[in-house]
Amino acid sequence: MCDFSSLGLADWLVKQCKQMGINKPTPVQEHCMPPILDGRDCMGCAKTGSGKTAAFVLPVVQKLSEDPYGIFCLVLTPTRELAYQIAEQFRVFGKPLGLKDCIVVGGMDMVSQALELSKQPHVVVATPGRLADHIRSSNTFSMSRIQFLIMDEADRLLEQGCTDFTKDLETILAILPAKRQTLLFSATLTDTLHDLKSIAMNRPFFWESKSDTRTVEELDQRYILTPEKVKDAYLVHLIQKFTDEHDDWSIIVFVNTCKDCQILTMMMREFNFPTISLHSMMKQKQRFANLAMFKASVFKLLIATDVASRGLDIPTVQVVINHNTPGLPKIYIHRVGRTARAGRNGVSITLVTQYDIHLVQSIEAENKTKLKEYPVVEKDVLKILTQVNVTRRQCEIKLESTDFDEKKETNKRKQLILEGKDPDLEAKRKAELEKIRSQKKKFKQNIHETIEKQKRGQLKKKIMKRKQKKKAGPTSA
Ligand SMILES: Nc1ncnc2c1ncn2[C@@H]1O[C@H](COP(=O)(O)OP(=O)(O)OP(=O)(O)O)[C@@H](O)[C@H]1O
Repeated sequence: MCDFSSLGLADWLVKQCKQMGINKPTPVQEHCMPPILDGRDCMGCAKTGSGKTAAFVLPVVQKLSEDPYGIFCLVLTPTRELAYQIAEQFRVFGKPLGLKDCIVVGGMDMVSQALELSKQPHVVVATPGRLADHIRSSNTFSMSRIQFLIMDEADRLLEQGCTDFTKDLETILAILPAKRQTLLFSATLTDTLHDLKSIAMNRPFFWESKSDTRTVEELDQRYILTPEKVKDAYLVHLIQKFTDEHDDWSIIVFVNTCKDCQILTMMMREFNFPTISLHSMMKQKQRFANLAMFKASVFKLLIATDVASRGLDIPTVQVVINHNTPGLPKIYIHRVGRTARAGRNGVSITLVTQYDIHLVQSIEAENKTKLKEYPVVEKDVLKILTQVNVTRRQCEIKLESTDFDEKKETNKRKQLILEGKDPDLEAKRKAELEKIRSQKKKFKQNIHETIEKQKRGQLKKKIMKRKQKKKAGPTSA
């Protein structure tokens, strides 16, 4: 049987693992740790909750113990909460070394971060945007000697989603030494493999867990087909059911937008569920505080946007509910991966409207798993439908009376200013683009109509000809 010692891990680290209840390596640890200890670049793709963090933290801590200096390792991650979680793992495993870490994320005081960076911590865990800001604005630290660059949720860091990290990554990569070990991990690496290979150039070792499915077996994946207007009633019904049936429960509900997150949180509180929210429009300190309270089970229900969909490790979560069907299978994998972690059981329930059926089909095809219908007594849902919808409307009105939408607009403007753009000019440019787009659409429509007209004209002509031929009677050949 494989154990940590046989993988090359030092005795003091094996002891450290034991103290954390980690006795036997998971497959991703078993396969990725030896090549990392051997000095190779590594790309590890394994399912959610399979211990990828320790697979890179343990070898780095071991290497650090052999030659300790700062800054030894840089970890990049897409979300601020995940940065704190990873830093904590470094702190725990590296305790006997007196490992010093520094967390560099947006929404927190930049001056104190700069000060910390200047003290040359062993490990820096950062989100790309804030680290790039530090690089552009100060010269109080150097990363020219780092031994390890780690990109956790590497595919997210490279994809050009709503938060595009590519420019910031360029700034960061430019100051890193070419001679380094690069470690890339995610549960969904495969579609960005090509881009990743250009970052991990040192004979990268690639390991992917072999499995028929991309989600864990311990996860019971369900769906409920519902009209849009009944969704919230289903949600309230489901949460009430879990509260009634389990003493100890913990649920994450994923929603599409910050506004929806806010409204659903208000609604769930109206129904007396101990609810807390997490989304990108909240102050960072509040985000951390809310997550801590959810982790400590002070609040049992977390309503969150996709800021919480990757990496967060909260073992008590038994259920994940998708209030909207995720648009991409990848997003689905990470969201439902917040439950059924490290061999535990869990349930995911996706609320599906008639317009989302094709999304479910692509999720099923990509993950090679069929979602089963979650049985619900419809009569019970319909009983609460009016009450739920009235409550929603009241919450919407309440939210409208606050400055939520204004804040959203202000945040957008702030973001543009940070990106070095003029918000008014951008708005003008957007309006012009919109005008051009609609002109193009009109133009296309006109062409389409003209072609259709011509086709109809030709068809008419053909019919006329045929009729004339018929009238003229059969002709001899
Ligand atoms: N060898 C092990 N044995 C038992 N538990 C482990 C082992 N390694 C890690 N764990 C635990 O498993 C849980 C999940 O690990 P981790 O957060 O690293 O998952 P992950 O693969 O990074 O998931 P995700 O893709 O969602 O980020 C953690 O609570 C961690 O402490």
